[in-house]
Amino acid sequence: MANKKILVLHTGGTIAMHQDGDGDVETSEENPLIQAIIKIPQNVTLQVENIFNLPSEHIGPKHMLVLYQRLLKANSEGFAGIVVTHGTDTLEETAFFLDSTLDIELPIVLTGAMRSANELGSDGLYNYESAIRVASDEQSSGRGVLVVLNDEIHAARFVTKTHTTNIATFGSPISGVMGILTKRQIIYLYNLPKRHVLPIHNVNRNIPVLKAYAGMDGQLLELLAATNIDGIIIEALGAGNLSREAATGVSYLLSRHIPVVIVSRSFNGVAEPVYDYLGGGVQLERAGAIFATSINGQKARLKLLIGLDNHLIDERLRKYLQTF
Ligand SMILES: NC(=O)C[C@H](N)C(=O)O
Repeated sequence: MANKKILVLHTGGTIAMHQDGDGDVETSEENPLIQAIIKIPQNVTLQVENIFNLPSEHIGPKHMLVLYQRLLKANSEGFAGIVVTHGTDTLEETAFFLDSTLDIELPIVLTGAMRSANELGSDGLYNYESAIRVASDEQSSGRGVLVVLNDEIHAARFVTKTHTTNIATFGSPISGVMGILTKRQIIYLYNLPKRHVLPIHNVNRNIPVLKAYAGMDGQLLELLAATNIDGIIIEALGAGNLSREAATGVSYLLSRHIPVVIVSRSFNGVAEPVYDYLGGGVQLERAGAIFATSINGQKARLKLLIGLDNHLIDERLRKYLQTF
């Protein structure tokens, strides 16, 4: 059996933490995964790098860019797969960023934990082992970035954190789970359509995400237009609708050539123009807002960042954001 080398990049998160005597969870100086005894497939060896040791709330696009650059390099270093350990709070964003920018066939697997190393029922080591299994399995190649926790494999494109504390927190509401791990097998349930990948060089853009609500007025949108924003994501109502006042605010932003991207604040489903009245999706789109069809607000923000860094504007930007 040929030897398979897996690159492991630790970035921090609960998987690298422990609880103190009061039960408060804190960062460990030494990542508990480093000394842990784990069962890895027979022909697999690990090359481990501690790239960061951060809670994932401290991770932003600048850190994602560092990971992106390391993974681009790793692609020509003879690895059979890559595992990234990460805090779960922003794990879906790092996974989506890498999935949208890396044109790499190698399996890239992100994992994390909901319970730290010394908590009862800690899930870190188990998820770490599972991620190594998935990353060293040939079936995992060419599937884009994968997220593995709790015996499930999710596609970065659709996965989201659904629960504050439950270990079964990751779900893919639109597509469903992409694969499962059993004691002896890794079973993929479907293939996704090909991803649209663009490179990234610069992440210094200011793109806030705003959530719509009943009675939203346009004031905040107009105030934002006076700041240095490069675009805005609005988590709109239902299939992508807003109050009349918010719709007027959107027109104001668009008149100042600020891209406005609409997603839904609903947890599941696809945002698309349906209603033709003031604030309805049809009129928002007619005014120039862009519907980012199948992704949530935090992912749309990264996608707009990547699109703008690739100098996409107008129709090309719209097409890119609408690509499934
Ligand atoms: N479960 C976790 O990893 C949550 C933690 N706050 C983090 O994202 O770093």
